[in-house]
Amino acid sequence: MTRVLVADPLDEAGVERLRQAGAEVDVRHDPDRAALLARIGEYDALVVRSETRVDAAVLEAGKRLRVVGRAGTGVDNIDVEAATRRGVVVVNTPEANTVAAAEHALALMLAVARRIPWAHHSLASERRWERHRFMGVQLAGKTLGLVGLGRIGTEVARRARAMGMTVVAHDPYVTGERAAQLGVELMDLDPMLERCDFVSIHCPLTPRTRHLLDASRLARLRPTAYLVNCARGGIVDEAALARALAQGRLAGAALDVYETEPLPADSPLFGLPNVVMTPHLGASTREAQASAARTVAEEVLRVLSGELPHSAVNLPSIPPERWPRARHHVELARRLGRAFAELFGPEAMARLEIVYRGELAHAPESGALTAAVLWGVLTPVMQEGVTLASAPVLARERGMEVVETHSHGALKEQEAATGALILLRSRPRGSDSAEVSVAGHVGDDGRPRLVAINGYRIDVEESGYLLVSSHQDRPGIIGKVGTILGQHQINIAYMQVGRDRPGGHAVMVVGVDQEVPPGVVETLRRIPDLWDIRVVEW
Ligand SMILES: NC(=O)C1=CN([C@@H]2O[C@H](COP(=O)(O)OP(=O)(O)OC[C@H]3O[C@@H](n4cnc5c(N)ncnc54)[C@H](O)[C@@H]3O)[C@@H](O)[C@H]2O)C=CC1
Ligand SMILES: O=C(O)C(=O)COP(=O)(O)O
Repeated sequence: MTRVLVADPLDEAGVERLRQAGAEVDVRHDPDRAALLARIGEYDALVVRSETRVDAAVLEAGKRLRVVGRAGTGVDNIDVEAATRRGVVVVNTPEANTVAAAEHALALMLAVARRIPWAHHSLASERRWERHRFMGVQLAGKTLGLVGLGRIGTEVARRARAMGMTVVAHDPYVTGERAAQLGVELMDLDPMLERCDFVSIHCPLTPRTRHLLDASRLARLRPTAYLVNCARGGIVDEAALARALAQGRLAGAALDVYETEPLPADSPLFGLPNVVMTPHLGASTREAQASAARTVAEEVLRVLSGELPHSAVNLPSIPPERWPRARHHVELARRLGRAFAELFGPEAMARLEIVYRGELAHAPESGALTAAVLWGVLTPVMQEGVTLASAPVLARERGMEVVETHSHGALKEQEAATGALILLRSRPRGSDSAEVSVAGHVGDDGRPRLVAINGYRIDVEESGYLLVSSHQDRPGIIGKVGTILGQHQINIAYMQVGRDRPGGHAVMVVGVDQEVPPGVVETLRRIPDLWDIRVVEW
């Protein structure tokens, strides 16, 4: 049975969904790392939020792990590179808490600008009526600078503009055109810091953004400016920020995230008069948590059942509008890769050409399809441990040369006539023999079909085991194959033959109802004029 460990608090909706799909789910929010390392080996999937650190050691101990699900956006607590190397797919739910985080950033901005936490404390806890003490500043008419104009930055920009703010942003990966559509002016970081009344951070924490706001950048902020950080603690140098605030070089800061979480008791941020702090609550709305939990459950289930997840961090991406059809193409690519390896063996893999045709000739998801081909190709070779995520890395490590061709033509006449969408071909190493190939197509019903082997036209759509032979086209061979299979109680479901000319070279595909034992394959191989026979799974 599939086992899932939920290591951080997850909305019940997600746990329910996993159980409903038949998974055994253990919910153990236990900060003890040793306990996690000791038990992770029993699980196929791990679900976390931002608290559990999924580093190389956890991934190494998770021998059965196939997927890590992050119920939320930031994956800085997961060693994605180590996961990829081990073939573990990492999925997240980047859209589930966008609005929650944007609303929290604005709540923080208003709280610090209108001094709400201090006024509340004075009145509610100290019973004072101090109207004169809590003079604030207005947001309308002020300039807000966003560091990062992605999903959350965009939602903050829309709301801030609705409140009458001028919004500028620094984001090296966003076009001026996109920013202009949002009514946002793009700027370099340093001049933006010098210009703004409010600065709000909305980029991910990566090695490149760590301490992006260091002491020298913080020094560029105006003494009347406010800094909001609802992204990640490490993006701001916290010690430098505490000094700037203590020395009055900044009007105030509002923070939801910290360099070390939970925030240590001796943090220099405690006790400062002009800081608003919340304990990483950006995603903590009922709506965002229910959505993140449900979405992560679906994603984890997709990976476990061999389907393509919609939001994988370490897989080539597929545009959302193409998902419905792309699933079938990914399955076709995987099956073709596996059939190719089973038919032609490792000699054919050194240099593999993948031809995308028809509706796939210019498909934006060819990266994912190539990964799926390699996943299939490596499965019979490596047995365990190869997944969609690890296949491209493993192929590179094995020295495979993979060439993608995007073309409407470039096929033999017979192959082109099959309407093949993906064709894999190679000239086996060390032989001067002919090129080998397999080609496939996806029917209107979404089922992958094997439509050609070595240029011979066939049409296999039923999943199961196939015996594929090449032999001389002469009477008696097909009959002998049928007799031998019958003697071993192996039922033939269907049979197809393709040939270049009468009496020439023929390819036969026999669909069988069960796996064919190696001994039976050996017996078949001894039939005169049968040159080769292989078992292929479709
Ligand atoms: N406080 C909380 O509870 C939450 C925090 N977050 C944090 O917010 C971050 C952003 O989330 P989304 O907007 O959904 O991500 P996103 O990926 O949609 O947007 C991030 C943007 O940052 C930009 N960026 C990258 N490097 C940059 C740099 N050096 N300078 C400026 N911009 C840069 C990217 O180009 C991208 O447009 C997450 O990575 C996460 O760490 C997310 C959700 C909740
Ligand atoms: O989604 C994110 O990046 C967040 O920071 C939210 O974190 P959480 O799921 O609340 O631990």
